[in-house]
Amino acid sequence: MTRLRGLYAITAPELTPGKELLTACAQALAGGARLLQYRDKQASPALRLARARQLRELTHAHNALFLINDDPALALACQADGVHLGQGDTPLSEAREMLGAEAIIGITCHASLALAEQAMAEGADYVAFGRFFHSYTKPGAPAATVELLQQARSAIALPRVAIGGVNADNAPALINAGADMLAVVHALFGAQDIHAAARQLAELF
Ligand SMILES: Cc1ncc(COP(=O)(O)OP(=O)(O)O)c(N)n1
Ligand SMILES: Cc1nc(C(=O)O)sc1CCOP(=O)(O)O
Ligand SMILES: [Mg+2]
Repeated sequence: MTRLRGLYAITAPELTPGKELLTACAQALAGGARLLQYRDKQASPALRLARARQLRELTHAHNALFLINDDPALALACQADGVHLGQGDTPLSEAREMLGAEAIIGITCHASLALAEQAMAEGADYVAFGRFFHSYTKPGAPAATVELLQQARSAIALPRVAIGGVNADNAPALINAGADMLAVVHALFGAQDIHAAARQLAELF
């Protein structure tokens, strides 16, 4: 089974304050999330490092991949499997230099096949398209269409992530259109029962 497939849980510390973050992530992983991204725009560097180290241990225990959002130095410090970079973040070449050939580096490509082709040429491990639906977490993210995902299936020979407003109702259309991974924040960490929400999404793969 390829490593880059399945439910990709992205943390939202504002939805799971304090110690709840670890519990919430454990529930998402137990429910079947295969990747976890630590995304935290608010905590101090020291707290981010402490949380990242705890999540690294947790993902090991669940045999899941662990990525850090935005910050290759943090990924290196906590021995994450890789990093997710946006178009305004550290350049891919610099992150690769820091993390090495084995690291997983994912790149945000919004709704652009040209950005995805560029990411592929520069050695990305996966590309992310979005936002497909209304997103509580990032309402202003540029919009993408399911048709774009269908085009990417033939044009982009890398695993493809779909992100933005993904939930159990709209997820099947994204998988049918060629999404290898579904990246989810609110429909997972905002759910009453995180374990059940993860299981419902993970079972779609
Ligand atoms: C899997 C995945 N896809 C896209 C993003 C968005 O990254 P970016 O554009 O850098 O935006 P921020 O997450 O930094 O707000 C992501 N984090 N993960
Ligand atoms: C972090 C992020 N990036 C997006 C993009 O389109 O690039 S959408 C998004 C938020 C995803 O959260 P939710 O599942 O709650 O919509
Ligand atoms: Mg970013």
